[in-house]
Amino acid sequence: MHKVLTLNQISPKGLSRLPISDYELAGEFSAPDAILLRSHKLQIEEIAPSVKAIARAGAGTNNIPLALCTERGIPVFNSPGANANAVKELVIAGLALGSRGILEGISYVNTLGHMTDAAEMAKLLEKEKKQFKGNELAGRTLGVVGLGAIGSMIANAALSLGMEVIGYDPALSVDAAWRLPSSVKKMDNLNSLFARADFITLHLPVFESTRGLVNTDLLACCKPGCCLLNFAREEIVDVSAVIRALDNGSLRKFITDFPVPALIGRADVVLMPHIGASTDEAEENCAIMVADQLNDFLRSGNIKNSVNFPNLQLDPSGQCRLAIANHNVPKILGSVLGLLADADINVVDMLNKSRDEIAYNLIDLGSVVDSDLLTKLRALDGVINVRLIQW
Ligand SMILES: NC(=O)c1ccc[n+]([C@@H]2O[C@H](COP(=O)([O-])OP(=O)(O)OC[C@H]3O[C@@H](n4cnc5c(N)ncnc54)[C@H](O)[C@@H]3O)[C@@H](O)[C@H]2O)c1
Ligand SMILES: O=C(O)[C@H](O)COP(=O)(O)O
Repeated sequence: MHKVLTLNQISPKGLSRLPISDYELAGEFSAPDAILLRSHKLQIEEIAPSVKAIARAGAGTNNIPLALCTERGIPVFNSPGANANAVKELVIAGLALGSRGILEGISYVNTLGHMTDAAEMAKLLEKEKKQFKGNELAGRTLGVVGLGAIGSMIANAALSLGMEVIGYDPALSVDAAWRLPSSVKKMDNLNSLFARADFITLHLPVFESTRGLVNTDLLACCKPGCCLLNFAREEIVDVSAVIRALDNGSLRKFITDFPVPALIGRADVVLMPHIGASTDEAEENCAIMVADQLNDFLRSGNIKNSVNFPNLQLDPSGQCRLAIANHNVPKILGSVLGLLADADINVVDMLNKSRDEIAYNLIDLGSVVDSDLLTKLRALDGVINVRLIQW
């Protein structure tokens, strides 16, 4: 029975992929096998020594102490692309809010609750609606920063709205490049993107290198009247710099899914409560994807969509499997195989892959491993953890 600690509201459709015959799910466990979460900011002390995997139902994993997980040989999974459509749709709504007097018009209409005569109200609205005139998106330039799952969907949607699309992504994957229409113009640097775009939308992860990326210097490059949208992460934008840019007119509007107190009450800011991925569909997609990945890992050691471990899949064979995480240095695999050979255990199949400082091995064996041998394997220099999976 695997114990899974759930630290956020996870879609029941995803949880149902972890059958009650094999899984216990709860919001509290002293020694869970895995943690399943969304945006909960996971503290180091919440990761018990028993934890073998952490699954994030969503895209961003900046709420998880990744370096520590890697050090402890814990793979962290996410659900790439599973909520991208939800974010795309909200960004399109954000573009409309940034170009038309929608919110201002709605607020105005809501001040007219004292009126009783419909004809009189209609006359007043026809007179006042000029205050809420906006501009069309067609013909405007959208700058997309980060052209991954979300950015590429937004680029496509914006093109179909008649916008020009320019993009910047210094780490674009081959798959992401294939998804991008050729009419998206690739910019060599952020400064040129900021200088050309009427709307700029951010869709990159927060890393040390992207923290505060949108700062005073970059905002100084903005085309006057530009509208900035941040549906990526709070930390990517220096909010004080944004407030100065709004005050001096280099930015016309800031639309964000990450409110902070200093932004509240401004007419030139639209704040949403981190609802980019809050649709039934996105929540289900994310939960199903990570639950399946977690189930596969706990049952067979296979890894798919990990952000810190190599991906690898091996069909089960033999009597049992060893799943071994070790430091990515020479001779460790040799020592493991040496111990198995000394114990006269035949390797039926195996797969070894590495990613940065981590190496991970699936080794299928012709006979069962006893606890003495497991202890010896775990004690090998450079081995981080060893899991025995019985078929
Ligand atoms: N508001 C929400 O609810 C919500 C929902 C989903 C994702 N997000 C955020 O959006 C981010 C992107 O999500 P995704 O699914 O598109 O991820 P993704 O991994 O598919 O795409 C991210 C892209 O950013 C690029 N990138 C990395 N560093 C960059 C840099 N310095 N400049 C420009 N591009 C850079 C990568 O190469 C990649 O193509 C997530 O990491 C998460 O923080 C927010
Ligand atoms: O990175 C993500 O996937 C989003 O920020 C969604 O976060 P949530 O699952 O807490 O809505």
